Amino acid sequence: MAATTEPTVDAQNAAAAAATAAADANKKKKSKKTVADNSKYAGIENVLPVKLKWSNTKGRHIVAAKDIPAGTLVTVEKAAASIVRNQSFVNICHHCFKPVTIKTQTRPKLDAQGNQVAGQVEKVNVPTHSCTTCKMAAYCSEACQQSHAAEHQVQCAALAEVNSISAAHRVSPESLRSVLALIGRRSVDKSSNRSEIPEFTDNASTAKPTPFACVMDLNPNRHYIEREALKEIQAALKEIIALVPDSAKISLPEAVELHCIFSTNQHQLVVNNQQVLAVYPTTALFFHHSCSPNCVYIGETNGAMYVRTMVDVSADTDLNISYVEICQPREQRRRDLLLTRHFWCKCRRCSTLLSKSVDRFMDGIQCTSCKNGVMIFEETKEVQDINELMTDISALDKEIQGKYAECESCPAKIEVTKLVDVLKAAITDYGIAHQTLQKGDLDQGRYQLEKFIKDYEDKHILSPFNAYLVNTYITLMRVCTQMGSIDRAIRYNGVVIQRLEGIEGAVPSSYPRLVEYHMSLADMCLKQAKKKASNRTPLGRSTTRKYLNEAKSSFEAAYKGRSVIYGENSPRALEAKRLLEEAKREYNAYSKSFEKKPKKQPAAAAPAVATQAQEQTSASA
Ligand SMILES: C[S@@+](CC[C@H](N)C(=O)[O-])C[C@H]1O[C@@H](n2cnc3c(N)ncnc32)[C@H](O)[C@@H]1O
Repeated sequence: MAATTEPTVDAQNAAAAAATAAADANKKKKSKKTVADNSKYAGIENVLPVKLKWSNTKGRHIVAAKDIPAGTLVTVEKAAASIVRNQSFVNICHHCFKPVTIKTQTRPKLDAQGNQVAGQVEKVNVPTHSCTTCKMAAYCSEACQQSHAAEHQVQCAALAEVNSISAAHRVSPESLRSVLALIGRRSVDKSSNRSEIPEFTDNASTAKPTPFACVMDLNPNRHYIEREALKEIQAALKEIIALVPDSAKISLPEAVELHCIFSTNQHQLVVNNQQVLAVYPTTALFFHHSCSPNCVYIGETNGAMYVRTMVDVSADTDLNISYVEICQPREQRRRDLLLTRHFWCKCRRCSTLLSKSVDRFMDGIQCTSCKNGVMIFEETKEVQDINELMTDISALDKEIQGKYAECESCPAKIEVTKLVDVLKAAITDYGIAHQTLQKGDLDQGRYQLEKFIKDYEDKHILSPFNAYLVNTYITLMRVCTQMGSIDRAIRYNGVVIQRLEGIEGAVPSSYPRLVEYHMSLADMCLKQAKKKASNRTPLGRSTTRKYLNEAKSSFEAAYKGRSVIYGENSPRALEAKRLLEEAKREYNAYSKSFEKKPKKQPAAAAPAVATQAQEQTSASA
């Protein structure tokens, strides 16, 4: 008989007890997260109407300290580190983000491989002030270059090689520059013995960069990088740090950590119409993401960031911002967040049943039976293991196999895979139209976009609020403006606003994109009304009046929205206010020009004159 390896009852009990104890310990470990110490950041509570909090479920977060109205400033922060994006690289100062001046230089002509072509020269535009060693950092002035010298000095040699290192390892140059920017901040903070405690202010012009020490409080979310990609990142960073002077040198694991921290916590800002990426530790630590945010962040001209409430907020309510574009379907937002921020969104909007959420319209496909309701498929899978999803995002697609979607207003059902086919066909057609536009064929592109509307909206296939349809109108509005078809552009702009405002709760009235659509509509209407004012036919009259009315109400909406987002006395709000006044004046002047001139009432002594005049007329007759 073979020797038995069966455990005794005692051993079994002991093993079971050990397993239970381990599970309990594990549970305790999971439920007892270390309480984060917010004291380093507590100074913000003295300057702005906010309170910093920590909870087991949310971690660090920030709430309103009292009831605050829309447009209240809740954070001002200057980035710990920032980089100018590739497309804006030579346009703005790498220190203060002001536009740089450009000079034309003559240099030996280079062929496609970068070799000099004998005897030939070419003219190139270069910034007036730039680092002559690395030829990478551009500045607006000598003074700015000097102010940036300590930070730049530790980056210079590596910056010169960033593009070649990036190409050799297929790692984005922006991510390598971001690590260098953080090394620069660390080095300057260290050499100046700077306090690790951030100083808070309510004014961007007095804000100081958040200390490097706060960057290290951020979550690097390291798990998101695939093994192969990580190897390339490590190889690239090894070459980068080899070029950093000893005084600022960091280890390879530290460099990888900084790479992950920047990438998963960065904010993209538009500063002086150019693109900047930056890390704002206080904002990144405390403001959670929501797909229905109550706050909005904007870049100031010096690269500081303001966060303001977009709606009225009551005391103790969480303050949140959106890390992604909110005018897109739930699935798309969640995927974007997964890929860029490395978490699965559990905000209130994403956690609400689709049938009860505004999201049902955003990727809505209409019911072919009743042509009224949209088809609903409730996703039941809760993503627990983010690592699993990161390594296999197709798990989301497998979820729909064999499932049915139901119409919200009639008993019709359809396989979800069939709905996906409809959506895929729409996405293909949408993509074709956009490719045509990218090739520069505006006429054909416009034709294809208008056909998209006929095929998918007029035939009741997509919900009118479907994000692809709304985006089609947005593109049409831009194409028509470019082609000079302003009346059409106005019509499409109006549809965009009506769609975005049409789904209650999807987009706040002060959402920056919506506010700017009001501004562009008002602007076009005012200009077009001025052009058409000379046409005094009944049709010309009613069009001019309609445009002037539209200009007034849209400038009003833009002024309100810009006051909330940028502040009441900001140049952008004041620009909208000035144009609103102009539209009102134009409207009044135009209306007045149609007022019937009162017939001259004969004065008391006039009858004799009138009679005289009449007599004269009849005499001459
Ligand atoms: C604002 S920090 C949160 C603070 C951090 N947990 C702490 O205590 O230090 C950002 C992180 O919170 C989580 N988070 C923020 N918004 C979220 C959302 N809507 N759904 C799920 N997780 C979210 C993500 O893990 C994200 O990386």
